[in-house]
Amino acid sequence: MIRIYNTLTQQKEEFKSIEPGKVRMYVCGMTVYDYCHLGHARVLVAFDVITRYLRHRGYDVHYVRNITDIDDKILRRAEENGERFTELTERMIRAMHEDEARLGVLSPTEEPRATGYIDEIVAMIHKLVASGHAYAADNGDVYFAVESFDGYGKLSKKKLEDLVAGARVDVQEAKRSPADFALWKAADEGEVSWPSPWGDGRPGWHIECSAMSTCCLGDTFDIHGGGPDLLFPHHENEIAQSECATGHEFARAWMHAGAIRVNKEKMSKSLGNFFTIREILESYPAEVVRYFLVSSHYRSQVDYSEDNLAEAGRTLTKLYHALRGVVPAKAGEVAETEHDRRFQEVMDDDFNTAGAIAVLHAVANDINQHRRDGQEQEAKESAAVLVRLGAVLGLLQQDPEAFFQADTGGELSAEDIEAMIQARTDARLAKDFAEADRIRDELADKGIILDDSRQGTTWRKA
Ligand SMILES: Nc1ncnc2c1ncn2[C@@H]1O[C@H](COP(=O)(O)OP(=O)(O)OP(=O)(O)O)[C@@H](O)[C@H]1O
Ligand SMILES: [Zn+2]
Repeated sequence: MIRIYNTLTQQKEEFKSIEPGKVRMYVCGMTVYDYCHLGHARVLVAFDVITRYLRHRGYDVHYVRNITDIDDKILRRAEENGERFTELTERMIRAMHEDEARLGVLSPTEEPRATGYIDEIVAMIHKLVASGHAYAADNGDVYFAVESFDGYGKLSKKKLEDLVAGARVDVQEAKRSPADFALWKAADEGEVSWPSPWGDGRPGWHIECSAMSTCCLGDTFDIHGGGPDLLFPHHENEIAQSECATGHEFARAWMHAGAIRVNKEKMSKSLGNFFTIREILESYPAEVVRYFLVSSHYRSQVDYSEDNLAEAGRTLTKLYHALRGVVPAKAGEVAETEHDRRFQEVMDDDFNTAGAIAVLHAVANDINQHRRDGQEQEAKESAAVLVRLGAVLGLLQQDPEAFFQADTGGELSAEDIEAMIQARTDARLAKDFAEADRIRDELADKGIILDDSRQGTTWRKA
């Protein structure tokens, strides 16, 4: 039985999919005007692991993650760059897909883009206006009337009175109540826009997600997820729009990932304290970054620091060390173990990946013990368990040698290193031990460590 912490009820609940064996999940994706940073990677990787685990538990998962490809920030940035907004968004979408692929994030089942759903968005707004939940202002904006929905605040536990009292009234806006929010924004002359019954304009951000999720997954679906700061107002507004438009419950379970922080502050573009995924991947192997993200529970806050990433590198290295030089037994030949059961137990408990990583280390310890005891077959079987559990987290799927030799960013290529090792082997055969040691030291100076064994010499980064 899988239990999921539901932000809506503020407790862990037994997960029962609406349709047996099927999970329909929607996650709010990126607004594509810049490169993704590590905070974005957190959300991408968290829901990737959740999808992988649900599939591992036999569910057919329909995972939808949208792309917000029209928005004021996008238009402003495109204008600054002197390019069409679609050029900017296409480039950023490509970059995001590259980053994701490097981090081992599987593609969602569907990736709808807001600009591809304008008709559906307009239709939903039309329904809301017709049923009195929204109104068109004289300036061509359309607003959602927050007071028309009794359930407003149920996700964020905010009280409507407080929101109304607290909201600042902007004289520019034609809202009836300060807590109302825009569904459609009238465009000025010459701005990017689409036609609508209320005049040319653009959709608001919240309605995009309501329209796309409902179109792809139906009125009611199993899981709605997103980053930490989307709970309010974005998700609260999505619930209001969707439940008023369809008359049905929107999402059953709401899941929110925790923030990546830098010096105790949320990593964000506006604070300027962010590191893009591609920047980080210049210094760290992608699997180390993924391991860093997966080794904390998805709801916890994670502090980004060089030390913490280096530590992730060291602990992942331990797992690969256990696998090194062992050919795993064929998966089908290895029965379920106590480790498999423990892994499932912790992952069933709200996707506790920190606990799951601890299980991987326990399996690695077994491999090491079997090797010390000369139990080759047992070592191979444990290695198979480690690789198959790793796969569920999207880890440990590389050949260990490839992991140890991952691009160092240093001056030596793998070919150079292999050539130097060959020269050292030749020197040793010729009993020129001084030369052999010199080559070894030269490699060590460049951060390459050699390991000699009966099978020959292998190398790894220091
Ligand atoms: N530091 C972070 N940790 C975890 N998730 C994050 C972090 N920053 C952003 N996200 C998530 O990434 C998605 C996109 O966020 P957004 O584009 O607003 O990024 P941002 O850097 O916070 O930008 P801004 O500072 O302009 O708000 C959202 O789901 C958001 O919750
Ligand atoms: Zn959304």
